[in-house]
Amino acid sequence: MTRTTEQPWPPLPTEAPERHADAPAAGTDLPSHYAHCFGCGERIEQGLHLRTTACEGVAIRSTFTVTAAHQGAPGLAHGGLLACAFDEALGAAVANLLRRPAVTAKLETEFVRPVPVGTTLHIDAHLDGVAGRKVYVSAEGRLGGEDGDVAVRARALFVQVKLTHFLEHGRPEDLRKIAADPSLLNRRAVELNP
Ligand SMILES: CCCCCCCCCC(=O)SCCNC(=O)CCNC(=O)[C@H](O)C(C)(C)COP(=O)(O)OP(=O)(O)OC[C@H]1O[C@@H](n2cnc3c(N)ncnc32)[C@H](O)[C@@H]1OP(=O)(O)O
Repeated sequence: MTRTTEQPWPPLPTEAPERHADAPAAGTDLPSHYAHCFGCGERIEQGLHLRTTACEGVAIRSTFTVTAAHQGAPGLAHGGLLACAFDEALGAAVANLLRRPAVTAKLETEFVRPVPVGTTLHIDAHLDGVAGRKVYVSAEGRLGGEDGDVAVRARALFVQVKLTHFLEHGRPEDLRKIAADPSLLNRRAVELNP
């Protein structure tokens, strides 16, 4: 069987990603970027509640604790929600380390081991290459601790976008809620006028 990790990555020539001068220092706990984000938002009771810390270089570390609300098979995490956790961690790496808004264009996941309810997945994500607006990023998730067995690997292409992307495509009522309560959004994560 050909595994995704056997394909060349990044799939095309890239430049080395450069950590933004104002990226959060290594060891900084990163706040949720949006209170209603399913991946990290504190106002979504059954969400994933990822917690992320900046690391040295172009890397971050996230943790995701699987609850009974995240099951697919009995007692095991749903693969789609694991993919969501990785989308969140990879996106946090791109946004916080480059400080530019970006969206997922492509996401590949490889599920290596089952992830039981009650376990914490430790996700290490790092930027792999940049080509124009395209950012290639990958991650692996270990069970139970930083040195645990790898359970999931993921890699993604993010495309940097202007802030107008969110204003043009976002649901107006949600944009109005943010306008009424700016604390819903963490405006420090990315540079607003790069
Ligand atoms: C602190 C913040 C933390 C944030 C964490 C958030 C985590 C969650 C992140 C998400 O889930 S974002 C939501 C899911 N993603 C989307 O809704 C994106 C939907 N897609 C789009 O809006 C557009 O397709 C996209 C912005 C990605 C690209 O459209 P554009 O018109 O801006 O660009 P274009 O189509 O010209 O593509 C730009 C480059 O990317 C390439 N590209 C785009 N999609 C691709 C794809 N799927 N595969 C390969 N290459 C792709 C494309 O070929 C091109 O390459 P070149 O520059 O070399 O010409």
